[in-house]
Amino acid sequence: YQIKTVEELKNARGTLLSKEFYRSTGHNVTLDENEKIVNKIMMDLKYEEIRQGYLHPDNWVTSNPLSEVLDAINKSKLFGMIQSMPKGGILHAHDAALGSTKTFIKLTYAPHTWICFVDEDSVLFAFAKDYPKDKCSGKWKLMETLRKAGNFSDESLIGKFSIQTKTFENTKEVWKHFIKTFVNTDNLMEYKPNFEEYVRSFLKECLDDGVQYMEIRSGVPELFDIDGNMNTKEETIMLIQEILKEFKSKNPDFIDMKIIYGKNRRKSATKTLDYLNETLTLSKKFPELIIGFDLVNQEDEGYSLLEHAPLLLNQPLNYFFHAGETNWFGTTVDENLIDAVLLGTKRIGHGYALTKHPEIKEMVKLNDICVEISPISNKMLHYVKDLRNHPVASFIADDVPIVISSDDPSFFNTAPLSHDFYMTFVGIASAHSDLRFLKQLAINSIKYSGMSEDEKTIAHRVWSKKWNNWIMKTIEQHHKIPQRD
Ligand SMILES: O=c1[nH]cnc2c1ncn2[C@@H]1O[C@H](CO)[C@@H](O)[C@H]1O
Ligand SMILES: [Zn+2]
Repeated sequence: YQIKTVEELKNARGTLLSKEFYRSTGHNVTLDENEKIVNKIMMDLKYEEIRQGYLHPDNWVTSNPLSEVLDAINKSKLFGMIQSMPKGGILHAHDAALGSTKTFIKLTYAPHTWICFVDEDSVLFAFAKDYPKDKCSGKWKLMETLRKAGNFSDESLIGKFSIQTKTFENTKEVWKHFIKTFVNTDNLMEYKPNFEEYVRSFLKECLDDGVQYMEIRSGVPELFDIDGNMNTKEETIMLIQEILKEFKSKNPDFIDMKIIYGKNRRKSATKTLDYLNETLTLSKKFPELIIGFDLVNQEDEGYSLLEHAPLLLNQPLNYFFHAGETNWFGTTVDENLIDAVLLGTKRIGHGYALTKHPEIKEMVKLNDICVEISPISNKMLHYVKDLRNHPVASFIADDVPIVISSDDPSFFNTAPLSHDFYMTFVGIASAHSDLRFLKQLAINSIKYSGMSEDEKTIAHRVWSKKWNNWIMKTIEQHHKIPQRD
């Protein structure tokens, strides 16, 4: 057909825009009258932030290094609203990178903590009543002594416990440093009294950030005590169960936490088979807690799913594979996406490369496989520079099932979930995407979780209640502040 008048053009574009909206994430959600009020408040703030960004692109939140915009974000009213919003659950985060830097620093105050400064980037921790054994050629220092002498500042640990203080050239380089952060904090966390405090702290930090449910990737560490006695993975799990039970009874709005057993993808077939067997044993023993298996660590450098396929096929396990966290289109790494789907993965971790595989993208939609998007992680690990170019924009436009998650918030100096939500809402999704979109994200985090159908029903109820409270509180607070007419 041929358009001849401006009116015809406007009609046609209106139809197309509306069609596009009805293809995008959030189109199924209807807002009630109260939600519409909150939506208006939010959208006014969102448009103003985008307008300011358009006028002053040098300051725009998606384009600058995160560390340069975090302060401004933390002061944003819209960010505050998103932080208090009940966002459902985090479906993709690694236990070792979930507690805040502050929490990690607090752990170094435990009595009998020793530190070894290995080099500029690396530290080791040990716990002993007397001088610790080996590993530091006689250079162990007691934290308490260092602090008393006044020549130690907690700030000096920030660079060891996160990647926020340095800049890197490329993905390979940042990963090298990123992995060191895990090594630096490993021992600190696996000391049993610290582990307990760590888990309690991150649960609280998550709930405070509007997160009511979590599924964490974890290798389930074997913990040690002050005398160097090691416990078993079973004992660690029982400890986690105990902490969870207590936390849930104190916080009835917290739903639950589950574990996806995640192990290093760089290990040989023999080792990987051990991991699979461990998952089988643990998930049989603790079916409510251990819900599946994943391979973690830098995808570009590890074994591909195809290489480990002989082991991965025909296992009575649920998979939640990291796949497509790469920019190398057409390599076996990139093609992990194909194998993940063919191996029956329940969800895809990152799926960053999915736009390049339309056949797989169709299978993902058809089979309702959820893609776990961690925008800030992708930026911090140098897969994308400006988050406006993040591929999830096209998934949102086409309603590919997604959840927003945070991957390693501790090491990026971000909140458990709010910064990722904020970036997605203001910087990646369409300027038109509104509260319907955000509400759908929260709903998705329950819908695509590893909970049973019964658990999901309860979870939805607990989240809904908090959501409705938030709506009412937001309206109330807004009316307390005098408005211009
Ligand atoms: O984005 C990611 N992709 C793959 N692996 C990751 C990512 N973030 C953290 N880990 C890996 O998870 C392990 C701890 O559970 C760490 O070894 C870390 O390298
Ligand atoms: Zn991850």
